[in-house]
Amino acid sequence: MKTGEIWSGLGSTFATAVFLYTIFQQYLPYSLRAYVEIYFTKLTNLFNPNIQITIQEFSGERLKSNEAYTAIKAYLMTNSSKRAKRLKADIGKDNDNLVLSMDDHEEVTDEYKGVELLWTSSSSTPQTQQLSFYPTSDVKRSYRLKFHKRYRELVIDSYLNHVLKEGRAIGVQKRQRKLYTNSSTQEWYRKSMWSHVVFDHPATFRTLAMDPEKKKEIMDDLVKFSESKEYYAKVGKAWKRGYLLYGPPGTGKSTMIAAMANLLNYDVYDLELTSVKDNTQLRKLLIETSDKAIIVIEDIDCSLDLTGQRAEKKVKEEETDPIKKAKEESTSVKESKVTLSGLLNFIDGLWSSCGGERIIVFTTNYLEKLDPALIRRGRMDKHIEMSYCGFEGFKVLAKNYLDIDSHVLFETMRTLFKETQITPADIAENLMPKTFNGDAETSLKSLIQVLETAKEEARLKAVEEGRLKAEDEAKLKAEEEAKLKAEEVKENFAKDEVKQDESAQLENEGSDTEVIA
Ligand SMILES: Nc1ncnc2c1ncn2[C@@H]1O[C@H](COP(=O)(O)OP(=O)(O)OP(=O)(O)O)[C@@H](O)[C@H]1O
Ligand SMILES: [Mg+2]
Repeated sequence: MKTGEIWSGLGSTFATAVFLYTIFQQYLPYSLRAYVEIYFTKLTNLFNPNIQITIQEFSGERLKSNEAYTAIKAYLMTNSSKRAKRLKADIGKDNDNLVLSMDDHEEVTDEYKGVELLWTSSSSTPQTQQLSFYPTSDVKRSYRLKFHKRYRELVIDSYLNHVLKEGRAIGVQKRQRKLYTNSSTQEWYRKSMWSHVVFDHPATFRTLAMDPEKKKEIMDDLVKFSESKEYYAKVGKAWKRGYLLYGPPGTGKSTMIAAMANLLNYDVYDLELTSVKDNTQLRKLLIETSDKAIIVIEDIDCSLDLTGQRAEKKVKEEETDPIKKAKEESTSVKESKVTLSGLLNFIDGLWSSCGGERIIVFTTNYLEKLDPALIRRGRMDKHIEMSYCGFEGFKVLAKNYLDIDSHVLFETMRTLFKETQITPADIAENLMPKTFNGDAETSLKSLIQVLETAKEEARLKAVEEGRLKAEDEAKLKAEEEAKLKAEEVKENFAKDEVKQDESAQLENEGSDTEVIA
């Protein structure tokens, strides 16, 4: 046969195939088409010696991220960067390197115990535009593993476990920690419950200003917790620990949370309770958190009326922080129905069913406002008071900000710290050099000034408070004296009245006798 004839034969076969396919797609009823497809697949399977396993990026109806997909992605990263031709680059751990992974619709082969396995990455965009208020435009990604059916047992019993184990280990190593925050419930249809950014907070326990002994105790507690998987399993307790951080604003509660995350290499979930509609959604949020997580509820006293009597929030006169004020006001506006018992279930109930280690941290400025049930030991295992800065704390800040361990002015400051109440945030602000060539001594002198002013203000405040107290006492005393006097007058008046009645009666009796006589 001539080449021209071959080509024309091929062309007409191709044209017929396209024609038949169009007829099949357009004119065959859907049910019939489905049947044809099923039987066609069965037919091809008869001749196809390969088995195929697909792992989707998301599983479940709520687009829950599939852990197996993440592990496989990490596993294939090392492999694909060596063998694949089309790669994707993403920013890696600590933001200082690029991590390569295989691009969509790319293939790589892997070898396991002498067997060759083929991995393909694919992605598809949903073609049917759903008629929905919140259209989903997410690309669906998946990995596909192909291997000869004679290796079925090897792959299912051993290779897949190997991939998961290796992938998880690589994932932990290359893990870019994340800071999650819960999306408002109205947005759950469009995006996942938690949105995240890379967690890159520089705070560590080394830079945290607090009593060194207390700091060591907290660090030991955290490390012990993270290494106690077997212990928790042995005693039959869920692997979780609750920390309550309390103290005045600017004493380092949020900074301590960042230091905890950096120490343990955990993700941080910053839970904004006021955007959670009800208890059910609170539970859903918890299920969606990963292992190795610190779940944080900041300013718990403002987030909810935990006594159960919600509604009208009095804007407290003493509350001057505008953010907290706004938070308090928004609570009543958004009508979140999360209750105290819902929150207790959030802490206790679900821990038991979640496998990995989790830490929950509450922060508050007003410990006394919290319901005792919420912070009892066992729920909040460790209560940590973050208080005003002492000399030891100051030394840490001086090292951080001025890079000095000692100075002649330190002795003056030691005495001043005993006499003043100043937050680490205020000290940090004053230690920051105000100009590029500002030296340590200038900063220290300006801080001494601030401390002396604070001391003087505290003295004046104490004097004023004493004066007000004395005034109140004098007022109270005067009121009591006036009251006693009034009672005395009343008593005398009553006595006079009795006397007058008696003399009138005697007079009456006298005149009656005269008449009779
Ligand atoms: N103990 C501390 N050690 C080091 N820096 C601190 C400490 N406390 C406060 N700071 C500094 O002050 C700033 C504010 O502190 P932070 O936000 O942690 O206070 P907070 O206790 O969470 O306050 P709030 O109750 O208002 O939330 C931090 O950015 C940090 O620079
Ligand atoms: Mg804070």
